Amino acid sequence: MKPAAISSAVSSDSLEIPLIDFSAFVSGDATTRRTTARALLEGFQTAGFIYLRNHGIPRADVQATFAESAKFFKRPQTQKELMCWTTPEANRGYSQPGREKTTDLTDAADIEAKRAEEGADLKESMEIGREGEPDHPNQWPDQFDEDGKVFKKQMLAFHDTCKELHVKVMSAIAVGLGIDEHYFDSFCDGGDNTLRLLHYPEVRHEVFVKNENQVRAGAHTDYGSITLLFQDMAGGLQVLSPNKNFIDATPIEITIVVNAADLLARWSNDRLKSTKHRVVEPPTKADVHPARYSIAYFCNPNFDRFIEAIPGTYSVESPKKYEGINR
Ligand SMILES: O=C(O)CCC(=O)C(=O)O
Ligand SMILES: [Fe+2]
Repeated sequence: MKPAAISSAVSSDSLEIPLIDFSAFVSGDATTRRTTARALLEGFQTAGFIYLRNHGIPRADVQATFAESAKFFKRPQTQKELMCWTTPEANRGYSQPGREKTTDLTDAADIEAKRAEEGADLKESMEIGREGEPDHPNQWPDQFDEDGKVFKKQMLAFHDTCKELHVKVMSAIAVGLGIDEHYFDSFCDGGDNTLRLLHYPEVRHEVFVKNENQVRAGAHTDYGSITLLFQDMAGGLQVLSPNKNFIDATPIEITIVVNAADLLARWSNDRLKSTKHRVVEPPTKADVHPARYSIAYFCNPNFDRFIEAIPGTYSVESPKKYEGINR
C-alpha cells in the first residue's frame, strides 16, 4: 500500500504522475522522508513529471502573483513592447503573441514550417531573471506607474520563494538517489532561474476546428534542472506518455506541477527524464475558451558551475554518457 503522502495525479496510457505531499519530505521522520523522496524520484525517472501539494508556498502568495500577472498583461501593448525580450543571453522581458514558437527544433526553416502547420503559439509572456545582473537588467513596469512598483516587488519576492523550493526539491532528489541530501545545495543557491508569466488569451473553439494542429504552446522540453509550473484551472496542459500520446495533465487546485528538464537528464546520466509537454485547446466544451494563465519557474544550476554526472548515476556497467559541461 502507498503511504498517505503519495497518491496519483495522472494515470493513463502508462503515464503515471504521482501527487506527492511534500511536507512529508520536509518535516517527516527519516523513514517518511526517504519513502517520499523515492516516490518523487520515481516520478521523475518514469513520467519526468510530478505534482506537489503542501509545497510550502502560501496559496495567497501564488494568488497574488497570478493577480499581478493578469494586471500586467492588461497594460497597453505599446507599453509592454517597451519592455520587450531582446536576446537569448538576456532572456528577460516581454514577448508578444505570435513571437514565439515553442519547439525543440533549432533550424530556422524547420521552425517556420512548424509555425505554418501549427500556427504561432497563442500566448504572450513576460520573463524575469535573477535581479542585479549588470549585463542583463530585468525589464520592469515600475518606470510607468505605482502599479508597476507593486508588480516588481511581488515578482522579486516570488522569484526568491521559488528559488528556495528549487533547492528543497533537489534535496529530495538527492535523498531519493541515496547521496548527501545537501549535494545540490551549492549548485542551486545562486538563483540563476527564470520566472516566466504566461497569458494564453481567450480563444474561439473555431480556431482549433479550422486548423486541427493549432496549439496554445507547441511541444517542447525545458532546458534547465527542473521547472515549477503553477497552472490555473483552465486546462490544456498535456504530457507525452511512454506510448507517445499526449495525455491531459489536469489541473489540481493548490498543487504545483514539477518537471525534470534537459540539463538534469544529462546531469543524471539520463536517469531522470525530460519529457515533452505542450498546451492545447482545453478539454471543456465551449464556443469561446476563457484566457488561461500559468507561471513557469525555470530552475538552473548556478551558471558558473561545471556540470558532470551526479555520483551514483553511473557505474562500470552503465558508464557516463556525457562529458561535463559549463552552462
Ligand atoms: O503554460 C503551461 O502550462 C506550460 C508552459 C511551458 O511548458 C513552458 O513555458 O515551458
Ligand atoms: Fe515547458
